[in-house]
Formats: sequence, C-alpha cells, structure tokens
Amino acid sequence: MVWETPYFSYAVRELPKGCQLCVRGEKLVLFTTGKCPRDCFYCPLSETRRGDVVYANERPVKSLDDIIEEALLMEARGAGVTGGDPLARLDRTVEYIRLLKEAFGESFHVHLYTTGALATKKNLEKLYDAGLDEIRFHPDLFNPNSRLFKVEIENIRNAFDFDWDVGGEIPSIPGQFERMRRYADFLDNLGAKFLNVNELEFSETNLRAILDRGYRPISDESAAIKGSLELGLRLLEWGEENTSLSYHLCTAKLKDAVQLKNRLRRMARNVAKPYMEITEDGTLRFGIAEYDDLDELYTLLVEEAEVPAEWLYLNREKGRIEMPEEVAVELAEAIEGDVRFFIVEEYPTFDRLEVERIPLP
Ligand SMILES: C[S@@+](CC[C@H](N)C(=O)[O-])C[C@H]1O[C@@H](n2cnc3c(N)ncnc32)[C@H](O)[C@@H]1O
Ligand code: SF4
Repeated sequence: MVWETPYFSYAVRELPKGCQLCVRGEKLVLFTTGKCPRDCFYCPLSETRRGDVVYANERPVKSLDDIIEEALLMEARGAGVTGGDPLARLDRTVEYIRLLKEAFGESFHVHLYTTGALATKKNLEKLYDAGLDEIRFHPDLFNPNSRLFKVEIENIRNAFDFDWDVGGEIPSIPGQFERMRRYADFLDNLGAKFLNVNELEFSETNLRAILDRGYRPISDESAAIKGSLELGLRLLEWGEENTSLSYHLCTAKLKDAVQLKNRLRRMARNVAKPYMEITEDGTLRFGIAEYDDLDELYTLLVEEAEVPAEWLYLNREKGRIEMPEEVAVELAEAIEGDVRFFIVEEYPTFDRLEVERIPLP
C-alpha cells in the first residue's frame, strides 16, 4: 500500500531511519563541499554553494567547533552529510563524521548522499570506519550521454560489503519512468533497503535549464514541477507490487512546511532572547527601533522613556535596538521624530534571515 505520511509525503513500507529523524527537524544538514564530479541540469545548488565551501545548516564552518556548536543549538540527534558530492572531499567528510560520532555517541545517526562516482571500496571503507550509518546513491540516470553512469552503477555494488543501510535517492523527472523503474529493480536485486524519490523543484540556478526542457511549475507560489509528484506516485505503486524496497516520495511541501519548520522550532528554543516570542513557524518575533545615533537613542529610551534596560538590547552589528513587541508598539505611539519602529520576524538560524518587517505608525 502507498500511504500518506503525516508530513505531506508518501511512502511504501517504512521510512528510512535518516528520513524519520529529518522530518522531525532532528538532523543537522552538514554540507562538506560544493564540489561534484557531475553537472546535472536540475542541480539546485546556489552559486555560493558551488565552491569548495563547508556549512553546518546555514552556518559557514571555519573550525570543528562550528559544527559542534550548531548541532548543540538545534539539539541534533543525527546529521545528513551532503554537497556537492561529499566524497569529492573524502578526508574532510570522514573527519566530520568521526567528530560527530565521538561528540554525540554511537546513536547519533549519520546518513550521506553521493553520486557514487568516487565510491570505491577503499573510500567506502573509510566512511564505514568513521561510523556512517546510511548511504544514498544518486547516479547519473537521466543523462543519456553520461560518462560517469557506468562507474557509479558499478561502485554501488561496493556498498553491500558493509553493514549499513544502502539506498538510492533520485529526483522524479517527468517522462523518465522507465529509467527510474530500472534503477529500482537494480537496487532491489542487490538487496538495497530503500529508494527515495524527490519531487522535482526549481531554484534560481536551475530554472532556465528546467524551463528549456519544457517543464513548468505547478503554480506561481510553488517551486515544485508539474507531473513530478504524479510520476513519483506511479513509481511507488509499481515498486510496491514488484520489489521489496521501501520507498519515500519526499515532496516540496514536506521540506518547506514540515522539515524546516521543525528544525527552526528546535533551534528557536535555544536561541530566543527573553524579549523574543517564538512563533508557530519557529521564527523569532520582536520589536526594533532604528535611528542614526544608536547610543543617543538608547539613552533616550532608558532615561527619558524609562524603559527598563533589561528589556533592551543594543545590536550594533544590525544597527538597531531590540525589545519586546509590545514595548515597540507603545514607544512608537509615544515617541515623535525620526526614530523608526518595526516588528520583525527572523529565522533563529545563523544567518538570521528576516522574513517579515512591519513598520509601526
Ligand atoms: C540536494 S542533493 C544533495 C546530494 C548530491 N548533490 C546529490 O545530488 O545527490 C540530495 C537529493 O536531492 C535530489 N535533487 C537534486 N536536484 C533536485 C531538484 N532540483 N529538485 C528536487 N530534488 C533534487 C536528488 O534526488 C538528490 O539525491
Ligand atoms: S549530483 Fe547533486 S550536486 Fe552534483 S550536479 Fe547533480 S544535483 Fe548538483
């Protein structure tokens, strides 16, 4: 039976362990390099992520401490190691997996995404020895002229020499049922555990290539591509009948509405200052005041408006004074002149992305 999960996705049999933790927002996203031996037309990586860069969630990694700090802030119970192809910087990837396992214990679940192009026995052995629990292969199925596909397919066989969960993870590309079906068969015959299928989405960098191939978004509000979900469902129905793999059809909505929100909520609990409210979506909501001379404004608020100092935070980096929402609303009414008051909502992430800004009259 194809069943609808509580996370706006679809599954056959049980969800892979990596997904179970991911949907609850419990997985640190560890991006170990943007380097990759492939050039998929649907590659979603932004320009900044295409270099040899390292991120733990949204936090640029400069030292091992950055990874630990980020995992602690979100109370991570596992990590998804991604890229690029994490095997393109194997020693770094191995070092980070080992670090996480040593810091958080054996039960900290680590899964990894790879093209398979570099998955030699020797390389896989290093990952296994570091403690990797689950590996997901995304070979170059949809590129008929691929020079890497054969190597990748041969390398996937190597993964079955180790005692970890092996699966596939591929995007659902409308019109490509046959290739997806053949890959499912191949994995099933080898004794793999699962095949994950991702609803195809466009990003700023792949939009042109996706449109040029005739694909279209499902609506103006969504990055999901028409026909991808239906094709994924068709594969799950076929797979249920014809293979013994588990399947998970991961939707754009799951990533947006569930996984991200859950991760933000976990993080918000540890990041929110006393004057910030944590919203349903896991964002931080509070009031701010902006003015050319912040020191002068601070003195005015404390000495003349008599706002208790513990309600105020002078954020020089962002050029503003932060405070509880209600205080900003009251002050906006009481203070005349050039001071600008707003209610803002920000992600609790390292980059503190601002998602809402309401000017107060
Ligand atoms: C973002 S990638 C990260 C790891 C690696 N770069 C890869 O492609 O395997 C993780 C998964 O996302 C999926 N994916 C790639 N491009 C996608 C897109 N444009 N829309 C939805 N899923 C995509 C693939 O199934 C891939 O296995
Ligand atoms: S394998 Fe992943 S990172 Fe590499 S080009 Fe394809 S989508 Fe991009």
